[in-house]
Amino acid sequence: MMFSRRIPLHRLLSRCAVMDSKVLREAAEIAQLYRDQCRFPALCRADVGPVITSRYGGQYCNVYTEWTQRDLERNENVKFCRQYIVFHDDKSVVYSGPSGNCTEIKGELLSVDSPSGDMKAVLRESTIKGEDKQFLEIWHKNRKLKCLNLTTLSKHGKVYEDDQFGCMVWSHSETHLLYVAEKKRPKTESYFQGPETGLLADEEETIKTDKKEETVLGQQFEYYEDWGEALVNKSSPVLCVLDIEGSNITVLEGIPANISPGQAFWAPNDTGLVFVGWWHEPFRLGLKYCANRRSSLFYVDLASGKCEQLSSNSSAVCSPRLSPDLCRIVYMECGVFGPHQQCNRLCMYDWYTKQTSVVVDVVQRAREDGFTGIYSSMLSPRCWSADSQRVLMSCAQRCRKDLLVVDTSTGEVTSLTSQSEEGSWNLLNIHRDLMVVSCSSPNCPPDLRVGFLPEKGSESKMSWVTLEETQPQADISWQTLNFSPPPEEDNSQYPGLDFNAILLKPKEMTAGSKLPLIVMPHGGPHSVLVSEWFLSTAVLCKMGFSVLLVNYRGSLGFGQDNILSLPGNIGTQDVKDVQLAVDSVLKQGDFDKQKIAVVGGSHGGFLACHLIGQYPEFYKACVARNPVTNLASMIGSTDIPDWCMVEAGYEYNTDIHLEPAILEQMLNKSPIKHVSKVKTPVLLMLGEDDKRVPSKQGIEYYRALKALQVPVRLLWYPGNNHSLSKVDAESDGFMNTALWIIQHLSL
Ligand SMILES: CSCC[C@H](NC=O)C(=O)N[C@@H](C)C(=O)O
Repeated sequence: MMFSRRIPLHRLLSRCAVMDSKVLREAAEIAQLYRDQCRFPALCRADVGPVITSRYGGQYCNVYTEWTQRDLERNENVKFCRQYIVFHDDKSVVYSGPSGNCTEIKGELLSVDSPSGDMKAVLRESTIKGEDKQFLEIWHKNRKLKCLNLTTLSKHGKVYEDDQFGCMVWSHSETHLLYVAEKKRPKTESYFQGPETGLLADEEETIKTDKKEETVLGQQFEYYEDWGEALVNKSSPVLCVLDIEGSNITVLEGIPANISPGQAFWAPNDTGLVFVGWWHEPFRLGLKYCANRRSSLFYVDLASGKCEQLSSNSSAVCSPRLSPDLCRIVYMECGVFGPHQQCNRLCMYDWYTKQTSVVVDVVQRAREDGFTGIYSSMLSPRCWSADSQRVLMSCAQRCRKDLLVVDTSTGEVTSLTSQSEEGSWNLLNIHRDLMVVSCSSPNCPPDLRVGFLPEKGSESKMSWVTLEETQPQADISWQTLNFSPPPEEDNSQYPGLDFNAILLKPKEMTAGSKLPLIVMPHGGPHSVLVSEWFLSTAVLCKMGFSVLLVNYRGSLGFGQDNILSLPGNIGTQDVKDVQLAVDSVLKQGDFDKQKIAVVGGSHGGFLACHLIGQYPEFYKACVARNPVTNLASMIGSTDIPDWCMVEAGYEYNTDIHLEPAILEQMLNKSPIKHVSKVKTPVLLMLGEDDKRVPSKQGIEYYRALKALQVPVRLLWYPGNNHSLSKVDAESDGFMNTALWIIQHLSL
């Protein structure tokens, strides 16, 4: 074997020990691979149109889909739509195919078809002479019927387009449209902007009187609380109703002053509105990824203005969905405070008897049939079977997202997909029992399928028709690995829990070579990595890395006990679980123990920093995105201070008084506690606008590493929040992660 003289000695030695597996190292080639894999779009919406009977008696409907795709050249996530025609008989698809090409969607913030399919409402943002304006358009068949300039009308602030509060819903009669917007704020001026002195007294008085109604003085710098990460500038939502005929907008009154409404829809017969209301007193806390905020289902009657609370006073609720027969509402419910995401209860409110029942309760431990509980953070826009008896949802069951059918009369849960070979399933919509789903796995980008919900009892006969094929990546293999902690790592309060991980490997390995391994624990910590398509892991695997995605104890999808086992034990139980998974995988013998890196974001970044502190010789490179590094210094600045208390093992109250002992505990559980032992080079990636884990967390760790002379590099992303998900930040973060690992694993 001939070696070039320029290869340093340590690299020669490591090459002699084990034959290097081939890893792509050239930045230009990696970028090309990333660009190629970016060309697989993801589905974000599907609607099933009305049934049309052709002149020959055949029945068909239109399926409208929306997709997103990263456009690296334009540096934006583009959204486009494509429609399909589906001919069917009562319970099966007879023929289907696309009914046109893709069309990019620009400027649309929200859009929704009317129930009959005849009309469409669009909320559009447009910049006119440098100013952002919002327009509400009503389309009828082939023409734009109305276009209201909401900004000029000034009945309210910006319309909410987010998943948390946002909605745009036609009344059953198709005469009114409901949406959520920011409450109108008074116009403000400084005390010194008014008319100059020197005016005649009565002139001054006239100006004052004219301005009295609309302008308030001295409130320009008023602080408005917002709902935290990714919901900035969203403070006081109001329900708004547009009367289409008269072009009249009404901002609803009658909602209690301490409640913020969202996720609204029309009650049966359009008598009023049903909505989720979040308590915002004594102050607002971050809502993104936090299903545990006190909230309830409400009904406001349009005639009397009376507002009624429909669900419990001491829970957190989301995703209310009205049955097709307009008789019942299902919604998800969980506890307030505690872990941010938990196992949900599926509840049902009967509109006529006003009775609430629990259809599926919290599951503490996996049941005999394998059902582990409901973890969906949001139900699809429609989720009921046509006969209003069953509810459909996609839901993590361990590390796989399955399609579950819940019988609302018995509470029985059946999986439509647990026997399938594919990785994970996403329910996009269901209408008249025609389901639109997307399926993907770590080596297969999302496809698009339709299928009719089988009769109750025949769920195993489910058959799918693919509307849009995808391109499986034959060079990636993956498997699920299960782990049981050894007795000394068992949780005495929650004994006998297990966890799992997904391992991706390049399919072709050079004989005798060893693979470098990238360990990726997820964030949360109460979230889960399911066996679905991830751009970054697919590219890393195609470059020649193996990737281990660890669902340590505390993850969603394994039962409520699994979740509850972690608070109070972060920094130990989760760290040891990840290390156990890595050690077990290394025993397979395919991996180079000298070439292991750890990558994580948020709580995953917390774990990455802990692992390099607690196992200083083990990891040769570390990448942390917006990591939690010190709970004690974060509690005063994050949008979710309750997270710090709960995960450190304490109860949270809004009037909490921090004791030195609590802060000490928080510090002890934080990665900064172990920083003096760190040897691993660290790449930090921070979002300037992160409200969840403020960038000062990363900077604190950066300074500590600099002082210790540990190699560290910091990438700073302006205009990015906790997710670093803008196209340029995400792609730059990926490239720098890959190159950092290549450099420090000496590949
Ligand atoms: C106080 S920050 C807690 C960590 C954060 N949890 C919830 O937002 C987290 O880990 N987020 C994950 C989901 C992530 O951003 O990947």
